[in-house]
Amino acid sequence: MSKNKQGILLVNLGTPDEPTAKAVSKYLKTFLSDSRVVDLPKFIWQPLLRGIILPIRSPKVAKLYASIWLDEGSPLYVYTKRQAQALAQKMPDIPVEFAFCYSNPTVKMAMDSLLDQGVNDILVLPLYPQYSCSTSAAVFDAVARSLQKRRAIPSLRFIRDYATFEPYIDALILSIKAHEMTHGRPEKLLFSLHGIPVRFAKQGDDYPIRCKATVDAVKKRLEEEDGWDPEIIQLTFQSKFGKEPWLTPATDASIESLAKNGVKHLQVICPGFTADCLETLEEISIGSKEIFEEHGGETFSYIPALNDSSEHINLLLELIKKNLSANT
Ligand SMILES: C=CC1=C(C)c2cc3[nH]c(cc4nc(cc5[nH]c(cc1n2)c(C)c5CCC(=O)O)C(CCC(=O)O)=C4C)c(C)c3C=C
Ligand SMILES: [Fe+2]
Ligand SMILES: [Fe+2]
Repeated sequence: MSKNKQGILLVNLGTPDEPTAKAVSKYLKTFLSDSRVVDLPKFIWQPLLRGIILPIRSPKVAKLYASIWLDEGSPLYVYTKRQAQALAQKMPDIPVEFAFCYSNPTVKMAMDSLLDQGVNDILVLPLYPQYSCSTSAAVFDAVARSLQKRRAIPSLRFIRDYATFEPYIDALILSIKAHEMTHGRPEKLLFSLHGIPVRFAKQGDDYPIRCKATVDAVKKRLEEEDGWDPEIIQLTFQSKFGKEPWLTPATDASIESLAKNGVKHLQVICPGFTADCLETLEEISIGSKEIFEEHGGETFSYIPALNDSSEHINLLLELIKKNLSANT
């Protein structure tokens, strides 16, 4: 038996290579062809996806990406790369690679690179604090696929979820408090998490339970430690896609109703996103602000994702250490 050599694989969703309709179409095609994400029968879904959805959606979404694009690339790519680099610096003896389920670098590319470096024991960390079949399980599938042609596969460990991991809750609380120092305490603070179809939850995806667990843990601590009124904090779900019912309450409808009911100062945090991306920078920071102001709200701010902050890197390090040492 060869000596144990550990490696880390960080995986996030994916993002287009460029903010162009062509690149967005390529990325969305890969993403929305995964049956973990859209589980309609292929013969119905593929013609709809290729014939209608991609041609209509790609140019629109490309413009939105262009509005948030950074010099170094898509925000999701930039922050995920920085997270991997920062972790590698903290753990010089352990190879760290990052990958995306639906774009470059792919899980297969990152896996090949780890194996080329002699790694035979891999800790997979999907960058989703709350488990969902549409995200974490899709990472699991991609990892399995990446090893399909190998005669020898490495030992594998998989972090399913870290919704209530204490250092994660600590980091969220720190970011809320730091924001409060400059923006004040809001009348309402929405915890906006990405939605999923209600059907997925009914079929056993515990994602809504894990989202509530994160929100409850933060709420309890803010109440106990800083005297926050727990009524200030509300859980909502964003980014509905498609016609069937998704988790409610919806972020956009909740914001409209809060503004109409006289709430003047609103803040939104998106704790399910480990890096800022289209769904936070465009949909929330720009879109939600517009909805709030349109309906009478006055002061809106978005609390940034943990991104490559030292608090985030330290919490990921704690999570990795806990999972590495538990099994060696
Ligand atoms: C953080 C957790 C996420 C869950 C759960 C999730 C489920 C889910 N998403 C879609 C459809 C789309 N999501 C899109 C973008 C997107 N989604 C997540 C994360 C989760 N998705 C991220 C991090 C991103 C941003 C990527 C970026 O490049 O910035 C998109 C593409 C953008 C758009 O066209 O609006 C779609 C589509 C479904 C159907 C789903 C669960 C079934
Ligand atoms: Fe999504
Ligand atoms: Fe969206």
